[in-house]
Amino acid sequence: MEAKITATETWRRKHRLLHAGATRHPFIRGIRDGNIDISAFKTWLGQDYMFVRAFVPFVASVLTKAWKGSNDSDNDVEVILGGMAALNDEISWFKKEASKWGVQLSNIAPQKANQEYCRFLESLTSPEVEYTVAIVAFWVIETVYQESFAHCLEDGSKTPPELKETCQRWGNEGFREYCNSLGKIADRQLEKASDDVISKAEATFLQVLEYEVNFWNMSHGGT
Ligand SMILES: Cc1ncc(CN)c(N)n1
Repeated sequence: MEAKITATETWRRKHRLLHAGATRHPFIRGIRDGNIDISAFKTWLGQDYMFVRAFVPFVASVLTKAWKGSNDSDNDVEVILGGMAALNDEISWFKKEASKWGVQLSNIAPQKANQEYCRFLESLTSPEVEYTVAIVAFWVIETVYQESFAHCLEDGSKTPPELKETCQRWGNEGFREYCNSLGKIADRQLEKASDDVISKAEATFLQVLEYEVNFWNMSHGGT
């Protein structure tokens, strides 16, 4: 018997060009091909540190929604809490990495694409945003990074040794499994969601991909 295609997989296929735009961006290709401009990498590092700080309250809001609104809240809360713990490590890692590259985190102002993305995250923290919509956003945000950085570690990649640790941070197997757990929660929620919530979740999936493309563009010299 053929396995049923899940909602998240259907969207990935339906929107594959935009999905590839987010996970195979020139910034990522530059790392993978070994010709990344290090100043673009440093821009990304500083801007992503600011993004991650704004991401924490968003994840906290998803955790609250899971606790209040899920039939399997014990499992969901544990998965999301694992994500929060990883973010705690991520913040320490950004500080260490910034000092290694001579990036002054205290002097950085968020660029336009980053501000817009953070505003979008903040809008998703509203109690009016359904848990299903929020968990879809969370899943796709994490998965874009997982797939992007895993691409830089595949056979045949020429990722510079000094960037391998960065790629490992999101491209490792444990992070992939965590993203899969988020995807399973998203699909379980979508299976029982109304058409209206499914449409909102699909629109959110697309918005996140667009914000991710803009984020990479910014690091690559965009605004
Ligand atoms: C922009 C962006 N998107 C996703 C991630 C993965 N937490 C991140 N650090 N930054």
